[in-house]
Amino acid sequence: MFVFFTQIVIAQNNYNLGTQGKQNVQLIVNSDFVVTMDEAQPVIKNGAVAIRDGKIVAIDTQDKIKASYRARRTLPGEGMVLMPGLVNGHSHSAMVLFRGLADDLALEDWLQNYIFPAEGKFVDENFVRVGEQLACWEMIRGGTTTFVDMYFEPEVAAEVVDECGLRAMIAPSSIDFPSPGFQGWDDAFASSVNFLKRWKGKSDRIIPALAPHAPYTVSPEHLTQAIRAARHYDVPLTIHLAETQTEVQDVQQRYNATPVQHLENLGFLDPRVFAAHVVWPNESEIALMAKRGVGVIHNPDSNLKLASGFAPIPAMLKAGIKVGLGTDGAASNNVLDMWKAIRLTALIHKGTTLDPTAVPAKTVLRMATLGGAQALGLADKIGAIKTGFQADLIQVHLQEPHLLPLYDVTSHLVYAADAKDVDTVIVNGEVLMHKREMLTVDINKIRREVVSIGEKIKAEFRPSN
Ligand SMILES: CSC[C@H]1O[C@@H](n2cnc3c(O)ncnc32)[C@H](O)[C@@H]1O
Ligand SMILES: [Zn+2]
Repeated sequence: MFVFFTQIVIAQNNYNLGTQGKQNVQLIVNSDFVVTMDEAQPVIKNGAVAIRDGKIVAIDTQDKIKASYRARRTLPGEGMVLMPGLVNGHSHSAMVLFRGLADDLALEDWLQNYIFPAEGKFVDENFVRVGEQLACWEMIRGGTTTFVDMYFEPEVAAEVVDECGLRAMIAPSSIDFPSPGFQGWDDAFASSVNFLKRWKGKSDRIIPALAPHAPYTVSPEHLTQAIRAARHYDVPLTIHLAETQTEVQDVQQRYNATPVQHLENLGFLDPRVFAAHVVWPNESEIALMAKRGVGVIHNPDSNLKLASGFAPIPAMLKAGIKVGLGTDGAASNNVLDMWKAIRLTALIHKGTTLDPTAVPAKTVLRMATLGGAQALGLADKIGAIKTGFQADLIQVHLQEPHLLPLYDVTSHLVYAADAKDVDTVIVNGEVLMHKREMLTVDINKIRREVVSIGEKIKAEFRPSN
């Protein structure tokens, strides 16, 4: 039996060995710099990554990779930095179709008087299909390789994500009042549970999760039902939390507790939970989230635009909370551009604390990659360039004037680069964009369909324009 097993292993290794003793791999990606997010070897100059079966099999200098591996395809890397793909930890992807529909409003006014009515009127399968396609196009362009999608019509969203090749945590939304396709909590939640039963363990690119909307729109009984289901099915759960001062006052009045404490009182907080925003936690709530292992996704663009405030990110990081970055939906941002979130994160906390060392560049880049992966519970697979991790990688081109000269790669990635500098995007070892050419989405078709839906929304929702 042992001999038989050994023969199989030797046969497999021989299969991977090409001529000259080199191992066959699917792809080698070279770059002037490889920024790994791995403490053991943070940045490799003239580095390369070898990929087989969608996973990283080796990271080393280009010379060493070339000496040991033979690839079906090799991507050159002159003038490039290779890094893990960006993890957008909070979005409502199909809301790209509401981009610019309602600006310069506070969250409550924006949601109650504009967004919820617009969703009631326009969100259906076709809306989500076209919106999701547009969002995936935009995210690939900007180097996002994994995103959390907290929205409606999750089957349609999953189909689109599957087609375009991205990785997504799809978290169908459940709320206590009528929402697109549902009369209230019971049918929305039942449908969310059905979605995760269908998708759990089915694909390594589509990860199902639960998403009760927020403590001010979901009753304590329903929040308890949601966390119990998340534990039962062993899936992540995401929620909007402590986003505005109005929410804090509202939850305090209704439940005699601040939002994070309210969830603690319900036995809700644990490491599978990650919360979006968390702009207004008090000191003891920060300690509580750290103790319970709750992740936080910081959405600086949306928090500024909706005048929600500045999340106390330096204090959260100091407490040891897993913090990632997100864009939120494009109706409150108005772009799904992680580079803008990176830059804002690196700037605003210095301004609010009057401390230039608050949230340094390296910390921000980590938040946009490995930190996000940790918050989502995926840090054993994505977020870093490490052997055995999924090959979710981006090449950023460092030759444009705003990136010259070059002293420090991390500095440029955080303070100077933007979405247009992303040259190549790879997910699971598959190339989705190369030299900025989109390879998995039909951009002309999407553009036509978006314009057509936009005309309809404009005519019905903003007829005076
Ligand atoms: C349950 S998630 C889907 C639901 O959330 C709405 N939404 C979008 N952005 C925000 C935000 O910043 N805070 C609260 N709710 C938000 C979205 O429009 C969907 O109705
Ligand atoms: Zn949101």
